[in-house]
Amino acid sequence: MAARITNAILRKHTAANTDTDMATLKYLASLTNNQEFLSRRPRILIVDDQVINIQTLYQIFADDHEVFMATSGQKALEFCRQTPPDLLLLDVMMPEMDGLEVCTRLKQEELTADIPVLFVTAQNDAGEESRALLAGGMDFISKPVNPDVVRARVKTHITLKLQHDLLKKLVFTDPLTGLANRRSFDNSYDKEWRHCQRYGKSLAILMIDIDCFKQYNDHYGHQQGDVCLAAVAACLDAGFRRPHDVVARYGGEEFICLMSECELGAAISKAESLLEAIVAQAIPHITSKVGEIVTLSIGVAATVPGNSEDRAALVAAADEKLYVAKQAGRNRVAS
Ligand SMILES: Nc1nc2c(ncn2[C@@H]2O[C@H](COP(=O)(O)OP(=O)(O)OP(=O)(O)O)[C@@H](O)[C@H]2O)c(=O)[nH]1
Repeated sequence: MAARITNAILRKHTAANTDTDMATLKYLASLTNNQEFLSRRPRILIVDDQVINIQTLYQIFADDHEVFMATSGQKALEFCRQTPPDLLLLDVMMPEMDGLEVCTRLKQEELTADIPVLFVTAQNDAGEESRALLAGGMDFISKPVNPDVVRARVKTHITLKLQHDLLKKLVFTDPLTGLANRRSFDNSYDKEWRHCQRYGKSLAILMIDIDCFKQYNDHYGHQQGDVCLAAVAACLDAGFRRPHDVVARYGGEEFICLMSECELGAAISKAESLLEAIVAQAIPHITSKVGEIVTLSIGVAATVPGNSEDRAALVAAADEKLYVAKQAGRNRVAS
């Protein structure tokens, strides 16, 4: 009886919270135009060496979640690195690599650190619970599982995870263009600088500015100016494929690209291909001093990172080269 009452209260409480949380999430998702969130079901990975335990949890979640399974810690790690789920239900006791080890490793890797881990265990001692939480687990669920309890806890943690993902996206994305914003660029720059410094590789920066954009706004209006900025951003973004390259909106009509492990020559070639790609778009700009279409000027600089003061100097060098490109008549690359 007590269990039934508890479960009824739990269901009601969860439903109320979830309605509010979902409304907030949908609002955030629409702000970030996050179609992926609006259209998909939450993804759960169940990790247990006993198939019967996986089946029990699968039946609880299969209706409204995408459920994946792994029968060992190693397989779970591989899955999470390839396609990070929204939540992990992780058995503690497994041969070879136990759940605590899996969780510790997930938390050490940037790609998987944010995945919430809920431990599911037959052990019921406080020592194990605290070890699980210290390893980075969010919650601790006892076997045999109570379907209502596990459903409620999973819902709460998935909601928090999705909120976290959406807020992160809002904080690091430029809303007009959908590109990385300056904050995001600064983080990536820091990371790639240290990476290239460690391995003695060259790092290149492209500073990009739309030519005569004041005249564009004056002639076509600010709103059309925004459309133009978004089109230029999409074209620049399409020019980069390597996972560690970053294209960001740096300021008003200025963009910055970070090319990790890239020599000056390759960065210049990339800049030239970006100029051509924008020209190929043939976005009308009849008041431009350059021609009757939108064009770019690009400053390029590269260095093998040394001490950390050089970090600002590399961006400044690309900016100076941008000025040279403007002075030389625009629609060109300077290095
Ligand atoms: N529509 C729109 N315009 C912006 C935005 N941010 C900055 N701008 C405009 O970009 C223009 C930049 O003008 P300037 O710095 O004079 O440069 P420019 O006209 O491109 O001239 P050059 O760089 O010398 O070719 C200004 O008119 C800004 O108002 C934005 O978010 N939307």
